[in-house]
Amino acid sequence: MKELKHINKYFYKYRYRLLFGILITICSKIFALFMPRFLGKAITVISKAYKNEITETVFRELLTLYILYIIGAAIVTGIFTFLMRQTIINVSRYIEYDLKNEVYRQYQNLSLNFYKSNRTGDLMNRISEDVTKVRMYCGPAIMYTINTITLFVVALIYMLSVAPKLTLYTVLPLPVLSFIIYKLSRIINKRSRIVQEYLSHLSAYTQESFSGISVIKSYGIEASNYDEFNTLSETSKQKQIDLTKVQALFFPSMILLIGISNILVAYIGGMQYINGEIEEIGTIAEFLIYVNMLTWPVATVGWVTNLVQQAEASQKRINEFLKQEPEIKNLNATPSQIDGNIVFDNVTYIYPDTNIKALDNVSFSLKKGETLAILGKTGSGKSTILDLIGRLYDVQEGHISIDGVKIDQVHLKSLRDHIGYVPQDAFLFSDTIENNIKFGKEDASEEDIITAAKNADVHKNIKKFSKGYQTKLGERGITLSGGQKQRISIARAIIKKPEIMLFDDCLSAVDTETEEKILKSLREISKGKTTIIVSHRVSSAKDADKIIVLEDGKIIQDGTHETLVNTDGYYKALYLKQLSTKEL
Ligand SMILES: Nc1ncnc2c1ncn2[C@@H]1O[C@H](COP(=O)(O)OP(=O)(O)OP(=O)(O)O)[C@@H](O)[C@H]1O
Repeated sequence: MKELKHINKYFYKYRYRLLFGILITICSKIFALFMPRFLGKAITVISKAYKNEITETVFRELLTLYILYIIGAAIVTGIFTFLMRQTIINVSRYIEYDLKNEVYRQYQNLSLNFYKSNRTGDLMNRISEDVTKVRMYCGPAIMYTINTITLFVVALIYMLSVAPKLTLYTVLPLPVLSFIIYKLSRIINKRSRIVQEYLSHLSAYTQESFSGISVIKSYGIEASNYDEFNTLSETSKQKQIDLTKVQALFFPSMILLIGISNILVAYIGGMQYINGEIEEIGTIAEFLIYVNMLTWPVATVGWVTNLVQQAEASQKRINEFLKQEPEIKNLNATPSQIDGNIVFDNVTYIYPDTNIKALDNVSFSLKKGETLAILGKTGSGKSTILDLIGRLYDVQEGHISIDGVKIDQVHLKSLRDHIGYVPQDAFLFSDTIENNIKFGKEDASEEDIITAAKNADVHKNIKKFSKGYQTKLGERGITLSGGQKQRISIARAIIKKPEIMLFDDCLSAVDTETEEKILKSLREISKGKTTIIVSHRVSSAKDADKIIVLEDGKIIQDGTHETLVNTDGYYKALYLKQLSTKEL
């Protein structure tokens, strides 16, 4: 229960509802016990009337009275049961909601490296399945525990006072039942987990097949793809059947043990009535109902124990994430003014998960309004420079400063608010084009959106869609071409009018003519703004104030277009190669 202590703050938050729920549960169980009592009395009255011990008028009066009591008790119990679920189960839903929000908030705070070292499926599981298991502890487990305790205490006291010996025989099989249910639910849970794992394999496989359907079709591997699906599906079916087998044992075991209890009550109760140990015949009927009433709560002891164990394990997994400190911390509480002067001073960066030295003693400086182009072979560290400016990672050696202040001392939100970043892999959300562009600036006007789209040279394309800016993009913007996605991603970054603009090879999917147009508008927009363009093309770099060329994380060349085309090296070679391609 150590891990579940985390939930106590939520129990405290909803303490009044919870206490009310507990009170209601106790009341509902007390009223539920009236029914068998009056039923027993009704049967005794019938027996007395049969033996002519009471007159017919008294018999009718008493029977009507007991029937009315039974109906009344049933109605009141029904109302209390409804209220009990409305309070306790609702509290568990509130806690589930709060806990999901807490986990999601933590996910948002954790840095990129955290996402690199945890699988998406695992992250999703903790916020959905694990939270659901904890909810079962907060709601059903608590409700059934109170239920069982109340019912047992109230029923047992009464039963012992009426027929102590019969009570002992009646409850004798119940602990056995509880043990069997505990064992069965353990096996059920284990098998359910396996079924769940196979189902996630199956859905991950299906999802990937759908996403890569064009590759599957173009390679003509539909049949083998189907075979693989079939094998997975077959195993999943087998696991499901294994589960159903144990589940099928659940109710028969309960019915068997209830049956044994019923036989004991009928036999021992009957003997005691004949011996005169029990005064009223109705007591036997009453006890038969108690046995049935107590069976389910007793069965739940095993079930609830399992629920608590599972919730504990789930909360442990959740706590592992909640306890993680975000690597990137905001060390300055006051918002900073960002102008856009950037200095890299002997920066070295090694990715902790792969130990790859992505940057090795990189130094450069950029004044507000200047443009830097970064070129270099793939994997040379270009994107890492941009990630470090956005403080997605913190530098390990050397330092970066923004406007003369060390980057980790700059107010984090101010820094990111003033950066317009266009990633290499243009990610668009499943939303309208308008909302995808507005993502960078929630309060953008229609005019702002259109201007940004025009500057990114995508306005004309959007106008061609029948719904224009209201066109919904499918999963990852599937209805758009690679170049269109890149340009919408550019519009999203420039709409913010940020002080620092970072373009990570974001024109790779557009033709050189469009590239030229976009670069022209970017030159206009980026006047007075610090801009870094990562590219594999000389055409994107040639107008920059400064150019650096990276190789294995080191700067191997720097200068301007004019100086670099006149110096033998990577830049000149690339320039000549791209020039000849263009001429061809
Ligand atoms: N998140 C990461 N975790 C571990 N290693 C990484 C990570 N990102 C990049 N790397 C490694 O760091 C090196 C530099 O990567 P980076 O993405 O900065 O190169 P790049 O020059 O931008 O490449 P490209 O032109 O292909 O985009 C590469 O060797 C890459 O494998």
